[in-house]
Amino acid sequence: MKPIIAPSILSANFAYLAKDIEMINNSEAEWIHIDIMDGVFVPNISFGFPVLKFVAELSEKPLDVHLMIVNPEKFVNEVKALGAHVMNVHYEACPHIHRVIQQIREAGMEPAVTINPGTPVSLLKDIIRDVYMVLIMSVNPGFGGQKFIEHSVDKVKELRALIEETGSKALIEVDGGVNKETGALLVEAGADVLVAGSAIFSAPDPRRMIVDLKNL
Ligand SMILES: O=C(CO)[C@@H](O)[C@H](O)COP(=O)(O)O
Ligand SMILES: [Fe+2]
Repeated sequence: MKPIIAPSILSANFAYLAKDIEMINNSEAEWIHIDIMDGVFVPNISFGFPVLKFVAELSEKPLDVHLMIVNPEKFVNEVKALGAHVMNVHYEACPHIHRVIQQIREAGMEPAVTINPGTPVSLLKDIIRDVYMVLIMSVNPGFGGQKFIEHSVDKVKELRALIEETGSKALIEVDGGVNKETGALLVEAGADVLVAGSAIFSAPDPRRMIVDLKNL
C-alpha cells in the first residue's frame, strides 16, 4: 500500500499561503497537516484559529490537525468548526487521554494520539483500539526542518506489532525530518502516513516530491 502524504504547511511561505495550499490541492497529497503550537507545550508559537479558518476554506484536502498545546480538549469545538478530519492530541498533554479520545469522536472527528520521541509505544496499549491513528514524532515537536531521530523506525515496528497483536485498525503516522531516505525506512517499517514539511516546501518541485514520497 502506498503511504498517505500529508504536507505540513508549517514550512509554507505564510506571505503566500494561498499559493502553497493551491499547490497541495493540485497534488497527489491526500491530506494537509496543520501544526498548532502554543509556546507552552512546545517552545514555539505557530498560528491559531483565525488564520486556520481561511486555510480550511481554501483547502480541498482533509485537514489533519496536530495540536501541540496544553489542554487540547478545550478546543474540540474550534477544531471541529474547521471541518477537520483528524484531531491529533499529544499523549503527554492529556492526563485523561481516554476521555479526550471519546470527546473527539463524539464531536464527529477521527481521534489520533501523538507521542513524543521520549514517550514509549508501550504506553498506548490500553487505548490502541480506540484511536483512528497514532502519530509518532520523529523529532522533538516545535519546529520544522529538524534532523530525523533514527530510533523512530524501531518505534514504528513496535507499534505495528502492537496493532497486529491487539487487532486494532489504527493507522501509523510519522512526523519530523521525513524525506525520501527516512520515508523509505518508515514505509518499510510499517508507516501508513508520512508528514513532510521542509522536504516538500524546499524542493525545487514540491508536487514532484509528493509523488516521490508516495512511491517510496
Ligand atoms: O509537528 C511538526 C513539528 O513540530 C511537524 O509537522 C513539522 O512541520 C515537520 O516539519 P519537517 O520536519 O518535515 O520539516
Ligand atoms: Fe506536525
